[in-house]
Amino acid sequence: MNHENHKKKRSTFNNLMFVFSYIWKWDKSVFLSVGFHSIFLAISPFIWIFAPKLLIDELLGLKRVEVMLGILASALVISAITNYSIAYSIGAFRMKMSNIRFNFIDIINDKAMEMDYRHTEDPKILNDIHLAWRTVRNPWEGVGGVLQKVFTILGSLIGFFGYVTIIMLLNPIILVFLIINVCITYYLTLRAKGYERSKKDELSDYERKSRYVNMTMSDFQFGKDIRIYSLKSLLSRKKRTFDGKRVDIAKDVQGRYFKTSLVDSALLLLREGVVYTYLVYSVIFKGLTLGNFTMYAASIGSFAGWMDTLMKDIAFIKINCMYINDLRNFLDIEDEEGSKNITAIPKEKPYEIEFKNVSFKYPNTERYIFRNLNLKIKAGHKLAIVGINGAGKTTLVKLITRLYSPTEGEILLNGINVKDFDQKEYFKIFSVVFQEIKMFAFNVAENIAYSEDINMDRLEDSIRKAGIKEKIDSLKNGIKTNVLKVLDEYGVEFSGGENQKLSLARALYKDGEIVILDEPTAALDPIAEHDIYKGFDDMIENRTSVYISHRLSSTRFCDVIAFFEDGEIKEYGTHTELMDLKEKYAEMFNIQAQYYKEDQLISKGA
Ligand SMILES: Nc1ncnc2c1ncn2[C@@H]1O[C@H](COP(=O)(O)OP(=O)(O)OP(=O)(O)O)[C@@H](O)[C@H]1O
Repeated sequence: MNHENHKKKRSTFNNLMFVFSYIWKWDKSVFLSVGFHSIFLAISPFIWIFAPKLLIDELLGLKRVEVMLGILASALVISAITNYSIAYSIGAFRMKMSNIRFNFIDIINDKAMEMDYRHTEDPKILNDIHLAWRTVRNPWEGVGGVLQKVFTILGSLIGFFGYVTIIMLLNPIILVFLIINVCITYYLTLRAKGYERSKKDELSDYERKSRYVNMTMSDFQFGKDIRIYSLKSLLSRKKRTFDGKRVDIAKDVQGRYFKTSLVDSALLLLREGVVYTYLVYSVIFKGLTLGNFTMYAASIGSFAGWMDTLMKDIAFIKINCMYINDLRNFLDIEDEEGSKNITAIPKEKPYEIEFKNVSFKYPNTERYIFRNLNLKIKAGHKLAIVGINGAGKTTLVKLITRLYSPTEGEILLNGINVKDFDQKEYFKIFSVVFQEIKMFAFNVAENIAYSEDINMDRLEDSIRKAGIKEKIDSLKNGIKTNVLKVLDEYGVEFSGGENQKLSLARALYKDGEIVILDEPTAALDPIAEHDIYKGFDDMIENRTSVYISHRLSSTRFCDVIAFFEDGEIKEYGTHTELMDLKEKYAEMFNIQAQYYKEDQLISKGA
């Protein structure tokens, strides 16, 4: 299913309701802050509209000092209380807002970690994640931005009725003129913001690329290559290109805003000109008092400015609700539909796995990696999968573990289609060592147990069986030693082989019913490899296991070997059977054996 075609566009109201419903669930007091803030925000501008009028009227009339002082003192006190309350409610709101943003971040992270694995390799979805992040990455945009504006708009709306009443008293035509003037500004702002948004996909693409290069530049893992292969200039060039594109887009967008603000200024000039001319005319010819002149001038100035801000705020909400729409589209990314009748994972062990007429191609690609593949891994059997690079060995693992689903055909576990199992339950039955080993910046124990609640006996046992006990014992803090230096300057960097042993320990600790090892010994020295094979039966007991290796000598202890080529099983049988066949497997085996013998001769100095 193409996610792009299923992206929904929702109304601003709908998106606002989405955000509000979450806030209501998480923290109802936010609404209280909004209400509190709105009232004081509505009151505040009127203090300095009425106070000057009253003062001028008194000055031009009875000139009572005590009354004037009273007016001034009241205005100052009310103003101070209002300003403090506004500042206080803004502060309280920001604190609450941080929590709300963190909650939304949790939702995005959960989705990113739980969605189908196939999405994580899809650049379009990666872009969607980036867009979703934009909705929550800072307090002034997306969810935070919308809330803050809604927060201020409510206060402004209450004030609206005050302004309208005052200006109506002066002249309703002036009111209509002001509203039309501001609406034009609003329309232009909306267009400029709309243009900015139309560029967001392009911008987000360059931002993602630039961020990737940026992170690569300072990523310790790439440090060796960057230095030895002089990657600095290539990376810098790439970064400059991506940033250049970002700047071009920003300039283009800014150009639009610049034009808008030019028209804006012209409209402002027109507005002020017309209004002041009318007010002066009213004083001269219609007997408008100076007190009222001041009040109307202040009201109109504030009203126009206020309406201008209000319109811009509404435009802001509209645009940022589109970002919220992006967030929702990301959350709506559909995972594969599970079976309607979820079946419990069978109790009978060990498990048998069967591929029935399985064809597979990766999403958004045309080439089939497998066509009508039939393969049975008998219960308790050790299957070795061998084949040249790109033959589809790792893809087979991804299919068995249900990280991907077959394009056609089915995969059965003890005769049941694996789609019928709950995905999370199904993942639990596997202990897998993947080809590319990832260590986390956690301590050793957490890196093996993947949990903070650790069974120490099982941990010790796994460490011993994986052959990494001596190394861990030699560390000052043992299993509590932090791995990697990203978060701890005294963190330990393990060698490739040690990492491989740690990931074996991980698989052993998980104690999955099906064990899959994708090139588990590629980085091991021959002694470690020998020890691991020797202890292999003990390690995996009678579990069904799949073993992928390029070292054909290491596949001999398996019950059966499948030789893959061009997405097909070309040869299948025991080591002896395949050697007797004298085909590709035997050829590859002999070539490797020959190198090995030559190696031995060289090392013996022959
Ligand atoms: N996520 C992906 N999207 C598209 N094609 C992919 C993806 N992953 C792998 N492929 C392609 O599928 C084919 C099989 O890859 P796979 O990793 O299964 O091979 P392999 O036999 O494990 O290779 P190796 O021995 O090098 O590990 C390759 O041609 C590869 O380019």
